[in-house]
Amino acid sequence: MRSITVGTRGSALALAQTRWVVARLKEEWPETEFRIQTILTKGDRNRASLESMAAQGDKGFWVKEIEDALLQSRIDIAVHSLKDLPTEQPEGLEIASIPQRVDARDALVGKEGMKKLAELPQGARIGTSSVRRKAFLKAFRPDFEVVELRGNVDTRLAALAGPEYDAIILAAAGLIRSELRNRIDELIDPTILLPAPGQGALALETRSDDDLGIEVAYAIHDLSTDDRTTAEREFLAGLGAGCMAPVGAMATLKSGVLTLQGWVAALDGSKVIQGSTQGDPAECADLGAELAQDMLKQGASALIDAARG
Ligand SMILES: NCc1[nH]cc(CCC(=O)O)c1CC(=O)O
Repeated sequence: MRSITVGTRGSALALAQTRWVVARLKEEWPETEFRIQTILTKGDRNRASLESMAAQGDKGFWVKEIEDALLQSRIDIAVHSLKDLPTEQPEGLEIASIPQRVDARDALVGKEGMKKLAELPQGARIGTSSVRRKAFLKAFRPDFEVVELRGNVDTRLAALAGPEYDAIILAAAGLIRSELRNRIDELIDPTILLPAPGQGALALETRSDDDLGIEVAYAIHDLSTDDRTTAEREFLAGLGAGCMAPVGAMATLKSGVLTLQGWVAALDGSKVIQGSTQGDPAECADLGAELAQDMLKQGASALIDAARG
């Protein structure tokens, strides 16, 4: 067996999730040698310009350099957070495998006495830089003050020690994968804050013509996670939106029925359009696309265009 090079961003979270992937791959392919290679992306290099890049429709700032490395065969499998991956794959690459999702929900980490979202005092200051979290938080409690908070998981947790924030919100999966589960004060109910499409799931990307790489990656594919996140991401794609839009989506799978929730909000939370649909998980892509069409008819495009600025 040839050796397989697994590429990832170099943040602590990206490395933690890649080590998890490699450990899982190693269980399935004990004879194969796996190496981890870290790659600097535009998003790592210049976090400050993230917003302007998003405004210009540049969707791939966490993945472009990693995909270049794949195309040039410097790496064989790329590990991404699925929610950072644009909904269209570049020519020559494919998502070979979606491993089991950890937890899709957002998590609250608060100061003493600030441990539950619904019980935060009037005017509480909440740290996040996500337009989705901001919009849904303002819709839930217009009195909240949402304060800009950027950086990787460690930076954000450290910022909570300062005076600017009463509580911060992060993806639960990021904390869990970084072995910081004990920092989670509340897993926020998706009826309050609907997660981002694909949140909590990973994607293993390969070259489309690399049969061996695809086979290796596919060994840790999880069909249920694939169906749920496909519905969520087709919803996002159907809206013509990317990961920087005020859009939430979460699918669940129970007794063979897939239920998809989708929300689109005004940036200031003054309006939230909510929808849901149910059906056969085999139709997951169509369910997502249909819900998007439904919600566009209800005015979702005006909200998405407004958020684009
Ligand atoms: N946009 C950054 C990002 N991309 C993936 C995760 C968390 C892990 C995941 O959702 O799988 C995070 C951090 C966060 O949202 O708190």
